[in-house]
Amino acid sequence: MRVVVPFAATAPKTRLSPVLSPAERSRVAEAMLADVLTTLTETGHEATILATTPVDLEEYDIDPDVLERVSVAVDERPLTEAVNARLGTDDPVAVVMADLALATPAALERLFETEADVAIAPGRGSGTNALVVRHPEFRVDYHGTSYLDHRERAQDVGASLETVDSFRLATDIDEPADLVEVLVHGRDDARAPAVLRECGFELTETDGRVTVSRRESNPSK
Ligand SMILES: Nc1nc2c(ncn2[C@@H]2O[C@H](COP(=O)(O)OP(=O)(O)OP(=O)(O)O)[C@@H](O)[C@H]2O)c(=O)[nH]1
Ligand SMILES: C[C@H](OP(=O)(O)O)C(=O)O
Repeated sequence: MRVVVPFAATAPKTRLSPVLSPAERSRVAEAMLADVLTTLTETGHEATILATTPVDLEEYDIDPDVLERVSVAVDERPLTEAVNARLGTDDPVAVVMADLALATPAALERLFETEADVAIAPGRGSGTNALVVRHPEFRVDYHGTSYLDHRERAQDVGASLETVDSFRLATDIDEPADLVEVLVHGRDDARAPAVLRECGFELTETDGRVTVSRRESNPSK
């Protein structure tokens, strides 16, 4: 199965700007991308990064064995148009977002092993964090309530639909509160938790609630 990983290479993760500088946001986004690519490789699939601008993967901290199984396609169009340009073939296509920092091979395999024409791993709040398209007429429409919109679109084109209920695939890293999930549930050998710790983030408990806090001095800022 072809796996496409959309990646906003320029000014990524703007919703993290309250807690991260532009350079740090790029570092975190690149670390999450590296983690997703490593995880995908562990499932035995090759991945194509669908990037907004050319990316030099040699500069990212990616294992050479993983790099061998990854290619880059540049498409400057907005997300929905860029992804739709990869659909419409008879071959199944999976689209896995680059900010799924908690993804594991088992979670992705569960999505890839579905048989429905369209299988969706929704995000919290009705995003579409990962999906598999096996129907030539199905097209995506990202942002907003894209999970609900994609269900409707599947019905419109007569495609069967399966929803994959997965905590690890439902957790995309968009907002400062999501950083808790990376520190708590990130895989031991993952890059993203390490980068956050290098930036000075740590788990804190306030009134019984777990959040992240940042140490005052952080040389990378
Ligand atoms: N190819 C491509 N990928 C995109 C684009 N916008 C977002 N992405 C990727 O799509 C996935 C989901 O992105 P979002 O969380 O909606 O957006 P983001 O740019 O990462 O973050 P925000 O700036 O905070 O919205 C991530 O893997 C992004 O890197 C785009 O215009 N083109
Ligand atoms: C791409 C978009 O991601 P979000 O903005 O919900 O993170 C979506 O899932 O439709």
